[in-house]
Amino acid sequence: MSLPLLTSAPGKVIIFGEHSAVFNEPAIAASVSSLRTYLLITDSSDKDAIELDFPDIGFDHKWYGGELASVGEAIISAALSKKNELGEELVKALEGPLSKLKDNLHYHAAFCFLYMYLCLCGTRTGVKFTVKSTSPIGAGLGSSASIAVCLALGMGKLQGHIPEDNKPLSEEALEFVNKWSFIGEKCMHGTPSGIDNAVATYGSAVLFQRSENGDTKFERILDFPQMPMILTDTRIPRSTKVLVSGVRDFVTRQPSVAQPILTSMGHLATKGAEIISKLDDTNYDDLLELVRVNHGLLVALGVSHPGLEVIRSLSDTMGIGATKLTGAGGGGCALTLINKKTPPEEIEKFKRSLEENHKYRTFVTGLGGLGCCYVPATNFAESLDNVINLFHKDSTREELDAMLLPKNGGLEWVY
Ligand SMILES: Nc1ncnc2c1ncn2[C@@H]1O[C@H](COP(=O)(O)OP(=O)(O)OP(=O)(O)O)[C@@H](O)[C@H]1O
Ligand SMILES: C[C@@](O)(CCO)CC(=O)[O-]
Ligand SMILES: [Mg+2]
Repeated sequence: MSLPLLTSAPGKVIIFGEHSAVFNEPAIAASVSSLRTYLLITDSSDKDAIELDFPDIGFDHKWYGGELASVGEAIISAALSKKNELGEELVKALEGPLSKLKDNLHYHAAFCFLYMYLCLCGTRTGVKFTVKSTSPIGAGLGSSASIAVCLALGMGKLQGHIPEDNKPLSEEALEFVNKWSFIGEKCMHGTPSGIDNAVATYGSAVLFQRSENGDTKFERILDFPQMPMILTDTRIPRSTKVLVSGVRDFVTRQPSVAQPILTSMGHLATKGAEIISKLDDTNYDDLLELVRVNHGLLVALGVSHPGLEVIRSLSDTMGIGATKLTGAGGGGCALTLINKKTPPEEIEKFKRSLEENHKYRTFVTGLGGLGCCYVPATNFAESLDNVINLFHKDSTREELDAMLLPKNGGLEWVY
């Protein structure tokens, strides 16, 4: 594929079933198409280097062929032969090239990148990968899955695993992206269910379930109903990997207590899918009730946070709707489903209180919409300098949206 190449993937909210999804219970996630991650692949000025530039997390790094020489063909083909887990030899071989990275964000982003790159592009050098997100990072809106999807699509196109044409993405191409972004998620947080990368790949919404053997299946919900919802980012940092591992530890220590909670979450997600499939004024309050119950079960699993309870308590006190954490919890984001007939001024008062008294950030956004997509070199050759500049300065979300947001910005995205 000729360079430069742009790829993008949306963030997501989990409506019902986070954490229980890891234990093979059904879950529902919807893409947030206006909060996205963007990847720009260009030729590197250093032809012997594989270059990363992740300005959102203050990380840029170069690896040279020599540093990766220990990763031989046999190690890569062993990794490629794995179905649902990482190749142990490749994981071990990457310890050296990653050993200098002490920052957790940097380490996990680089591990995900290098693992996928070596499997999909070998030790090809002279390329540079730059990533920018308008989605908050590490906040429960699927930023790790979004970057993994951007990388899977970009590397797939770069190396010809996905046809190097300018055509819409085939089902095979989407399956490739979903599979390899799932591998990327495993690098970033150990034991993902696969729901985040599925919804970032396909967009719209998914009713998802993982099987005992690690396979995943999902039904796409194409006409996901728009619901009056506020997303609130507590800006409290947390790590999905740590939270998911904490729940696994609880389930291992207290199976008779934890398993009924997970099972109830699964029933709740199934019930929620039924309601969403025929959502109207007669069953909307049933959905609010499921949001309230799901949050209570997540509190029981130990993945809420006092900062999230501030949002839940305020929405309860003001009686404007039901709040649940979304994503792995422990901080990050919550969603508040608004009661019908809530006066707009009450919604503004709710948002203002969170922003002014707690310095939270609120988003009012539609759900569903475009999944992963790309812009081939021919579609942005004349605006390349502007795009490169956008990726290399402290661009605001508005500046990125103005030029890059699919169906809104100035570029012709293929999907
Ligand atoms: N724009 C970005 N630039 C570089 N790294 C990123 C970017 N976005 C996400 N990441 C990587 O993803 C990691 C965050 O993943 P994590 O799973 O903890 O949070 P999340 O995906 O936002 O939340 P959740 O998994 O609950 O939806 C970061 O540590 C970083 O390694
Ligand atoms: C917490 C979790 O259920 C969702 C994170 O967005 C983890 C996963 O399913 O991979
Ligand atoms: Mg994640």
